Amino acid sequence: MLPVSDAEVIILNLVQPLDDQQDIEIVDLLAASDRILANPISSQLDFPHWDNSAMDGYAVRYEDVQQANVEQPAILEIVEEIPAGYQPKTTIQPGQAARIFTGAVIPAGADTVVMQERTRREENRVFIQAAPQPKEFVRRKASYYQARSQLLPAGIKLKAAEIAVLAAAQCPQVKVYRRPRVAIFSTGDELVTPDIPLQPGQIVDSNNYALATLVKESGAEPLLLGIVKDNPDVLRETIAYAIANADIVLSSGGVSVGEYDYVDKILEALAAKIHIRAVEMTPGKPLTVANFPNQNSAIYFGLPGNPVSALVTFWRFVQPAIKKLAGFAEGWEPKFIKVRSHDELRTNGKRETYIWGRLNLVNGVYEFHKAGGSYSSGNLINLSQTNTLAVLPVGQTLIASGEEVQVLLIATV
Ligand SMILES: Nc1nc2c(c(=O)[nH]1)N[C@H]1C(S)=C(S)[C@@H](COP(=O)(O)OP(=O)(O)OC[C@H]3O[C@@H](n4cnc5c(N)ncnc54)[C@H](O)[C@@H]3O)O[C@H]1N2
Ligand code: MOO
Ligand SMILES: [Mg+2]
Repeated sequence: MLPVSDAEVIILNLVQPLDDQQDIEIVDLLAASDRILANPISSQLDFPHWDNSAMDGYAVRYEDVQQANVEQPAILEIVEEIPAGYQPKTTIQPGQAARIFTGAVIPAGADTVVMQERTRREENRVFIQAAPQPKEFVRRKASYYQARSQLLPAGIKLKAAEIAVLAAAQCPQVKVYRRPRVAIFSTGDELVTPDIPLQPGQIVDSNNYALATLVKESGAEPLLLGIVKDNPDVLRETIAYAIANADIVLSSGGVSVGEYDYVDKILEALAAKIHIRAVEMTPGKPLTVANFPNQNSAIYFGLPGNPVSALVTFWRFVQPAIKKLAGFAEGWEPKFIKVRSHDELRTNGKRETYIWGRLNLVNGVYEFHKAGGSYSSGNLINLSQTNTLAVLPVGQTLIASGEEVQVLLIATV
């Protein structure tokens, strides 16, 4: 069976990232949070735009104040007051200072700011009572960023800091990648929507709801195609529609070996190239991954129907694929971290095992706590309130309580 890491490589190689010319949208900066920047940004402005003061105090010539102390203060004449937003008019001459405020322009002639707590004021004279460092409290022009160099690279997610940088660089609108479109449907004669009273043998289709939520959380746009009966004709029509209208298609169910598991057969009939049929992991062994070389670049994920298996395979494989497709320049691979396991973790070691639970902060250290209740890929109940998957590699059967374990974060802790 295919190792998980090989499956990851195959999947990420199938992904063709969105095009930075065609697959873009222009959005207002305030609507750009969590979008992915499509072109690099530079600015004609230096940051800071001019030398300015980091403190409320006095702009001075360093050489005038370098010997100053409480007993022998340097006494300077105040020739101008410079609030923020004001262009100074005078050049500071020897023996002179300007009253200045945080963010205000340093006047010509001055090179240092003395914070006001180290001074005493008498009318238009200031007594400098301590020698500053040369150039102290001056935020130098272009010391943060030099005009016309790169300010932000393409392929990054816009969060608060980046949006602030774009605002400061006077970009009220930005070019971002369009959201990837992800078609989602569930297969199974037993499935009904949550509003329908259940007949014997029926269950509610929960996978569509979970997957739609995950797709939105991943920054993509879900195209919801509902429940499809285990009927090859309807399934074929749905799959054909989905691959023509989405970048990624997610179905759940119908990928195992049962008589009603039609997905792989229909994909073959639609001239798909099936790259993966099963992965050496649990939950999530029956996973179909295909593309359509004669048609377009859509990637088909036939996720297993069991609710936990569908979500674990999404987190492990689909989420990185969405990230790569969405235009991220790097960092789409899932990030594993090592933490201490509070609980003993056991498995048979035959496949890479994903155990769901929570990272809890205990005395400032994150600890993995296994979810309570029954561990079954059919049990979606104890998946709620989890945020982490502990990963035991093939061959490892035990992690003792207190030992280190690799985990994959699946939600913000
Ligand atoms: N003989 C074998 N049987 C099975 C194998 C195997 O290797 N040999 N693998 C098992 C594993 S592991 C999994 S996982 C499942 C995968 O099955 P399918 O992808 O074919 O999914 P279904 O058979 O359609 O359904 C499985 C299970 O999940 C429930 N389900 C399906 N869709 C939904 C939905 N949208 N919302 C909620 N629950 C859903 C369904 O009712 C079944 O209980 O195959 C094993 N069998
Ligand atoms: O792989 Mo299945 O997903 O173990 O239940
Ligand atoms: Mg089945």
